[in-house]
Amino acid sequence: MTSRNPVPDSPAPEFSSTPDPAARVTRDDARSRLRLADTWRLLKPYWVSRDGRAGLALLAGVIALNLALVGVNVWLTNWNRVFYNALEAHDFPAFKQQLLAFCAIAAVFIVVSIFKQYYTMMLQMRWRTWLTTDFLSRWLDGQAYYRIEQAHATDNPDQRIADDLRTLASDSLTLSLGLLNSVVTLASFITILWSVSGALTFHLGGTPITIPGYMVWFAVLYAVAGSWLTHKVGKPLIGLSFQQEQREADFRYALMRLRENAEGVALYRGENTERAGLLARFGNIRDNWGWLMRYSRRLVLVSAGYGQIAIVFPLIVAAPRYFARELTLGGLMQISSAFGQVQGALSWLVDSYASLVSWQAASNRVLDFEAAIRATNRDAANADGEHGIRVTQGLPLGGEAGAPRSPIGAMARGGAPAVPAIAADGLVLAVPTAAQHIRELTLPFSLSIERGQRWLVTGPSGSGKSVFFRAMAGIWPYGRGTVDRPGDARVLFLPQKSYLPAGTPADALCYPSRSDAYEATALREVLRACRLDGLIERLDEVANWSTTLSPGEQQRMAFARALLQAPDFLFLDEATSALDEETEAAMYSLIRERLPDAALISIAHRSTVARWHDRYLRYDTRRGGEASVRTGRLEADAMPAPSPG
Ligand SMILES: Nc1ncnc2c1ncn2[C@@H]1O[C@H](COP(=O)(O)OP(=O)(O)OP(=O)(O)O)[C@@H](O)[C@H]1O
Repeated sequence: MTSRNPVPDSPAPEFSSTPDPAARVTRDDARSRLRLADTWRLLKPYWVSRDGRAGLALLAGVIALNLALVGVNVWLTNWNRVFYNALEAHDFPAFKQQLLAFCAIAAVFIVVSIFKQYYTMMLQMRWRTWLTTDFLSRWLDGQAYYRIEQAHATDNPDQRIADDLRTLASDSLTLSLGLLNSVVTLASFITILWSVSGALTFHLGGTPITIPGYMVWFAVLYAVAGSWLTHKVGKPLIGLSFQQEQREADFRYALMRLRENAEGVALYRGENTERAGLLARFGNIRDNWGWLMRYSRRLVLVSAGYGQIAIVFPLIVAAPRYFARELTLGGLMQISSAFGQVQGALSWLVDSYASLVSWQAASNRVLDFEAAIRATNRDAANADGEHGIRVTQGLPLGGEAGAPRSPIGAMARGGAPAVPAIAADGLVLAVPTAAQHIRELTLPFSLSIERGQRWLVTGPSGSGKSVFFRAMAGIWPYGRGTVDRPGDARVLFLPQKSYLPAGTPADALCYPSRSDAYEATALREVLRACRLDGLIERLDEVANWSTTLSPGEQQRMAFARALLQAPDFLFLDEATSALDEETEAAMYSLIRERLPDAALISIAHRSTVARWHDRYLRYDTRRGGEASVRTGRLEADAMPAPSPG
C-alpha cells in the first residue's frame, strides 16, 4: 500500500530545494528592513494616551528596579575583589564575613528581581491591552475588516492582532529595558574598569606607547567588532522571521477551516485531500524553517564564539600585568568581572539580536496591517460614485410625513430619493477579479425602495443579486454610482448563510445587540412564532449552535431575529431556501402581519415566494456578460419572466 503522505519519514531534509527566501525578501521589500522610525510611530501613542500615564508610572518603577539591579552588580564586583583577596591571604574570618555579605547581596538581588519581573509583566499586559483595543477598533471601525478580506489586502489579520501585538509590546519592553540596563551598566563599570585596568605600555619601533585604561579600549573594540559581525550575519533573519510567522498563520488558518467545515469534509471523505493541503502548507513552514536554521547557525556561530572568547579575553589581556606582579589575584578577578560587565553592556546588540529580529518582524507585520487598514479606509473615503460606490445619508424616516410617494424607480432631481428610502442612483455593480481589475456585473440602474414596499429580486445564479444586497447595505465598494440610506432607519439583512454568533440562542436572537436588550418573554414568543419551541427552554444554553441547528432551523432563527428587532427595511437573501413551502409561507405571513410598514426585499429562486411581493427587480444577463436590471409591478402569484431579449 502506498502512502499519500508527501512528507517522507526519512531523516530531516537538507531544505536545499527551495530558493533562498531571505535573498528575495531582503532584496525587494519592507518586510525585512529595520524600520525604527515607523516602529516608534507605532509604539509612541500608548505613552501619550490616558492609560499611558499609569504605564509611565509603572515604567518608572520598573526602571528604578532595573537600576537597583545594576547597583547590586556593582556591589557584587566590589565584593569579588575583597572575597578573592581574603582567599589569597588565607584570611578565614574575612572569608566568613564575605560569605555573609554575599547572602545580603543575593537576598537583595532576589527580591529586586522578583518585583522587576512582576511589574514588567504587568506593564506588558497594560500596553498590549491598549494596543489590542486600539487595533481592534481600527480593524472593526468603518468595516475595514470586511474590505480587507474582500480586497485580500493583507494576510491573517487575526495573527497580527493576537500574536504580533503581543510580541511588539513584550519585546519592546524587554529590549528597551535591556538597552537601558546596558547603558547604565556601562556607565557604572567603565570607570571601575578604567581605574583598575591601569595603563599598558608597549614599544612600537622603539617608541614607547602608553594606553591609559587599556582594558576599556579592548572591551570597546571587541564589542564593536562583534556587533558589526552579528548584524552582518543576522540581518536576513528579519525577513525570514516575517515569513515564518505568515506561514505559521496560514497553516493554523487551514486547520481552523477544516474544523469549521468538519461535516462537509467528512461527507465528501476529503481527508486525503485535506491532509495533502495541510502538509503542503506545513511544507512551506519547513522550507522557511530550513533557511531560518541556516542563518541562525551562522548567527549562533558568531554570538556563541563571541561569548566564549569573552570569558578568557580579559584574563589574556590583563595577564601581562598580573605576571609582572602589578596585580593581585583579587585585582585580576575584579578586572575580569568589570571587563565582563563593560563588554556585556557593549554587546547588547549581539546578545539581543535574535529577539531584535523577531521584534522587528512582528513590528513590520503590524505596520503592514496598519497600512492595509489605512489604504482600505482611504479607498472608502475616496469613493465618489465614479471610482467606487458612494454611500450617502438621505432623508431620515421622520421626514416622511406629507412627502409624495415616488413611483417605482423614480428619483427626485439630482438623484436623491423624494421620500425616505434606500435608493440606488446610476448604480453599476462590479466584482474584483485577478490583478486589481474589476468586472462589471450590471449596466447602470436606479431604484428607490420605500417602507411598506415588497420587492422580489430574481435572476440567474451568479448574476449579482447578493452583490446588490451588499451594495444596498453600504458595504460593497466595487462599482459606480450612489446608494442613499436614511440615517435613522433600522435595516436588517438576513444573508443566505445565517450568522449565529458563539454563545446562547438568546445571544443569536438579539445579535448585534446584547442578549439582555430584549425581555425574555419577547424572545420566547418569537421562538414560538417561528416554530422553534425546542429552544425556548434552552435560551441560555451555550453551545455551538451553528453546527447543532439544521439549516432550516437556523433560517427560522433568522426570522425570529427579524420579528424581534422589527427593522424598517428587511433584506432576505434566499432566507427560506432550506424551508418547506408550508413553513416558508408561515414565515412570510408572520412578517407581513407583524411588520406591515417594513420594506421587504427578498432574493429568491422559488416561485412560491412571489405571492408575498408586489414589485420585482429582475436581472437579465446579456451577451456581453453585464446584466440589465428591470423593475416593475408584480402580478399576484407571478414570478417575473426573463425578458425575451
Ligand atoms: N468577494 C467577491 N470577490 C470576487 N467576486 C465575487 C465576490 N462576491 C461575489 N463575487 C462574484 O460576483 C458574482 C455575483 O455573485 P452573487 O453572489 O451576487 O450572485 P447571486 O446572483 O447572488 O448568485 P446566487 O443566485 O447563486 O446566489 C459571482 O460571479 C461571484 O463569483
